[in-house]
Amino acid sequence: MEKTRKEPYLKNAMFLTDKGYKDLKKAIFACTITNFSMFIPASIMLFAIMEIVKPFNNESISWLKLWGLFAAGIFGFILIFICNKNDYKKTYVASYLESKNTRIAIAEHIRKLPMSLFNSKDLTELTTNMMGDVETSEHVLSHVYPQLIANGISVTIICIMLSFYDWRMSLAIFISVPIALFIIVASRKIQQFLGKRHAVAKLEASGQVQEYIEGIKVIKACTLDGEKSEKLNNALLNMKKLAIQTELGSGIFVASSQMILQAGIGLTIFVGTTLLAGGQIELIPLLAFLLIVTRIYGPINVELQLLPELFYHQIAIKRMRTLMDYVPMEGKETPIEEYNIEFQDVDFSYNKGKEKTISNISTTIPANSITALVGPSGSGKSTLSRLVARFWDVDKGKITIGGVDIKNLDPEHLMGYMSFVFQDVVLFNDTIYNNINIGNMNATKEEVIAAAKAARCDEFINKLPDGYNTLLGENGNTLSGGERQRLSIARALLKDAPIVLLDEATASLDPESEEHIQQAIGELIKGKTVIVIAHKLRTIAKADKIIVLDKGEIAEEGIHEILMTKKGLYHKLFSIQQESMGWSV
Ligand SMILES: Nc1ncnc2c1ncn2[C@@H]1O[C@H](COP(=O)(O)OP(=O)(O)OP(=O)(O)O)[C@@H](O)[C@H]1O
Repeated sequence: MEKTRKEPYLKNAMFLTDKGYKDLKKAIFACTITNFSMFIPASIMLFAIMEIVKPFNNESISWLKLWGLFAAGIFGFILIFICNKNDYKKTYVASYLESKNTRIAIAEHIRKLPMSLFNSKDLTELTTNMMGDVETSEHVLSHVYPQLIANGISVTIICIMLSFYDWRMSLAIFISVPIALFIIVASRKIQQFLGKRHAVAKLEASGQVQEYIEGIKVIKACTLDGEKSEKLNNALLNMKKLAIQTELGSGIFVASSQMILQAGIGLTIFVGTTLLAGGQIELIPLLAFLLIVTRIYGPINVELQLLPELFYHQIAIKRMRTLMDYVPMEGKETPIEEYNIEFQDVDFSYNKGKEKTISNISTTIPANSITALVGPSGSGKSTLSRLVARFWDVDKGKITIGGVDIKNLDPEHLMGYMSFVFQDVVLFNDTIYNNINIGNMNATKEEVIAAAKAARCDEFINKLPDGYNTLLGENGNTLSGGERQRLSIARALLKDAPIVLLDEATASLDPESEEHIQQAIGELIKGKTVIVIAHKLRTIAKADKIIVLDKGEIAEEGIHEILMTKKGLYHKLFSIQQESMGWSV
């Protein structure tokens, strides 16, 4: 979906896809036809009245004509039904299709954005973009824009046609329309101001609701009910207050404009009866004008009510545009032949221009071997390992895999070469089978089960009521920490990527779980290029290479035995752990 600014005004203003814009034009046409079809009953009725009043002029009624009008009426109703059906399809169905396409486009776009975006935007904001803002567009596209433009077109055409017949009556009918519209348009700034405040309050309230629900366990455990409930209550109260203010603000202007519009009926009757009294118009044309007034004022009234939604819609569009304007990470799908990873003079900072998180790193992670990253908490181990996967791009220097600069690689292509086993395992609300299958969607059932067995998951899965078909619930909350981690290892095993990133895989587990996981990891890393972050230094004492980080820089590197003889930071960290845990290597 391309959404640039040098596009037709309406397409750009409404943030539409090409298909959405085409559908909108069709919807406007369909609505205009429907508007005109609505005049059929009124016209038939007028002709029927003209026929029925003939005896008053000493003329006889033509029953044939009346039956003809009756038949035309039935035909007219069928035509209205067809027009309405077409109108419905072109507006409602098309707008739902457009919102689905926009949501997919936003999701696709987000997927390609650097992780830094998720530092600056919280999840509530992104959910609001994808659900709330698109829903606002959907509503405006189905209920406001086509009708508004179609009504504008039909009212203008009718106004011109009536002017040819009697410009004074035409003026009386239509003079109030631009004045009523002007009141709404002039209030745009105020309504947008109120709408923006309401949108911010809604976002804040959604954030509070999400935090409350997600943190319910901690809130209960720490008896924070009072404090957190108060924050939530305040956010909800504020949202209610601003919703009322926004409605009131828009209500005042809408009601005033509707009053002005209604005054048009009085004006038409006044001008009509004056002209009738002066013999300048006949009764039947006057009745026709009055019928037209009632027919066209109805939809205009509704439009006046809906117009403020266009102003709020602009706020939603601005937010979606800001999101879509974030530049995605790009690159080519260059094949990687070898898996040695080189860091060349790499600097990186989460907050540009502030203190560096990673500084001046130059080192090699040899292919088909295990390299451990160690160092005190906050020294940059996780950051360095995630830079290899292009979660973020380096600020200076470069990282190459098999000689290819990863900045030139398409992020998704690069991910294809990597498996991750992170401490914070993410499981989807799906079956166990599908959660493993995510690692490789092309895998056969046998391969999925083989991966589960190799990751030592098979035993606990078979104890579950539905085995592999057991539903995990939100983020697999029904499983233990060790089981969740083994599932993520099974997923990684199934992916069978040549590079494996292991982060803190056995940090907080009991000895039995740890044993299971160590066995599973043993399967996973066979013949792979492995980067492992482990706080339990004993587990990585046999690594092929150990890189010791301190404050984002390399303090020392080598193998365990050499580092121990150097009596540097590694020796210090190792000795502290050995003492506190009573190990021997
Ligand atoms: N997403 C982020 N945004 C901003 N700063 C971050 C982010 N992630 C980490 N940091 C900061 O970067 C520094 C390095 O963090 P990192 O997680 O890489 O260290 P670590 O050595 O893996 O720590 P630990 O062993 O405690 O997990 C820390 O000061 C941390 O606060």
